[in-house]
Amino acid sequence: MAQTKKVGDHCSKPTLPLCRSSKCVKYGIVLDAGSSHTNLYVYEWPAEKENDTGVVHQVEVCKVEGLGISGYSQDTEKAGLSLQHCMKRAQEVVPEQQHRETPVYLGATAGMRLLSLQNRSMADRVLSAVEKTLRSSPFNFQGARVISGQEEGAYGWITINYLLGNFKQPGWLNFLPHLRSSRGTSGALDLGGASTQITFAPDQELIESQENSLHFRLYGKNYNVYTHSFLCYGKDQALRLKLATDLQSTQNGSLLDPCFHLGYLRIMNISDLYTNPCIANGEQQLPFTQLHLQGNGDYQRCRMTIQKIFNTSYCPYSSCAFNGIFLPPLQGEFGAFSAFYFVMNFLNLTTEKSPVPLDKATSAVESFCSRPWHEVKAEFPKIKEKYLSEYCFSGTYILSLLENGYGFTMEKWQNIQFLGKIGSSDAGWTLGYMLNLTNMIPAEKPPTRPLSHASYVGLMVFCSLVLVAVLLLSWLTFHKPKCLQKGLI
Ligand SMILES: Nc1ccn([C@@H]2O[C@H](COP(=O)(O)OP(=O)(O)OP(=O)(O)O)[C@@H](O)[C@H]2O)c(=O)n1
Ligand SMILES: [Ca+2]
Repeated sequence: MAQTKKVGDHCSKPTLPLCRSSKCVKYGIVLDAGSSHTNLYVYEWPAEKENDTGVVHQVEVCKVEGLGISGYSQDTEKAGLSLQHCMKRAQEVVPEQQHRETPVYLGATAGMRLLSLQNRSMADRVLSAVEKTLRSSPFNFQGARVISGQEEGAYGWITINYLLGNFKQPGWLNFLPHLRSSRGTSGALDLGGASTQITFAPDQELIESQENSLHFRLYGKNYNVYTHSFLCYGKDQALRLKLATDLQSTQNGSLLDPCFHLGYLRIMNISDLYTNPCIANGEQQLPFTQLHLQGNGDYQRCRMTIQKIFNTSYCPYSSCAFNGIFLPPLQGEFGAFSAFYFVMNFLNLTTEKSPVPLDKATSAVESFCSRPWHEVKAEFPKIKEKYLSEYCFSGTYILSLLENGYGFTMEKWQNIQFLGKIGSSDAGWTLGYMLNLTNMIPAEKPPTRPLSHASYVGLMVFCSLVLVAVLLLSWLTFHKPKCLQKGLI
């Protein structure tokens, strides 16, 4: 990718040999090894247009059964085995004659970032196990690695702006979808299980902290982009943070939790709550080993308990999100995807047309939280209990994060669009990652062919016909054959 600050230098050489199939289509595979699960994506694009924008699209997504790869730290072989089913699926999707030239990449996100912080050698063993499976496939294995939060934010931003056509040159702008800022790009909001990213092009030129600043040159244009990844503020880890905070004020391990529905019960081992670096110590001081959680479905109180996990008491910059992290004033439109979309879509808050206003979204979450668990369970029998039981917490967390964490006011909220897919492709970091590693986004605008070959031939034929017609007419005018002259008979 053309950028003065390279976000990923791993395997960045062009890897794709010339396409040999009759259709001249190329393929690329990316595995998104998230904290909660792994997805495999197959992308396709016409070989002769690979430097155009918006031509790469997703043709397959395969959801890996079981845990995210970091969940296999005690049984690392299983991390590799779990991927086999989706790798077979990819072999069916990509034509056999192109298997060897199709690159496959695996990027692991916050679950593996946390495991690396906790136990580096365990994380390396998990990566070796997945690498073994990927190497044994017929595809062109290009690496399995843990990507940084900064890369995750940057590639998510590139993906959505590429898919929305925002990197296209003026002249094409009339055809762009409405989700586009005045500066020509859309911000990206990604909520995972273990981390969350915010990335956008701010109005101000200066980004006050270096680690939040990216510079890209894409298709002949410069972009200064702000990004931050909040590790531990994905929705699963945020819930753990909240529970650990609430536990400090219980005496016996019983917790009346307003973020769960009335009648909902959950028993958790305290040791499971304290298994990663998000929740620093504290466990030793607790005189009980289990947490008995009992829901009482109260949105307002839930919001207050969530608020405690955002520290807004200090800010070493002109403005901050929370925990002393720099955040410039929000600018333009935003696309919110991953769990932002899953949760808001469940709550019917993702209309295609105009966004649901903030006060309406708040009322919807409030009324969902107030419903008793038995009623919710009866209405959605097909939804996984883990997801269903947490939608009240998740909806409230999303509102807190966006409103209090990032400062989306009633007005700015209208600029957020919750998106699952753009065209046939899922919104997420994987497409941007592949575009970068296959050098498919040029720094300079590729020389534009004024016309395609077919249009050129067509135009030539048309001009020739016009010329012949003009010549014929002139000849008829000046040399009328005798048979056409008046008064011959
Ligand atoms: N239909 C769905 C699917 C997922 N989830 C939740 O969404 C979160 C996971 O979102 P995802 O974007 O898949 O996260 P990961 O990629 O696994 O995590 P990370 O990016 O932090 O590594 C999980 O808490 C999961 O329970 C949900 O509520 N409803
Ligand atoms: Ca993710």
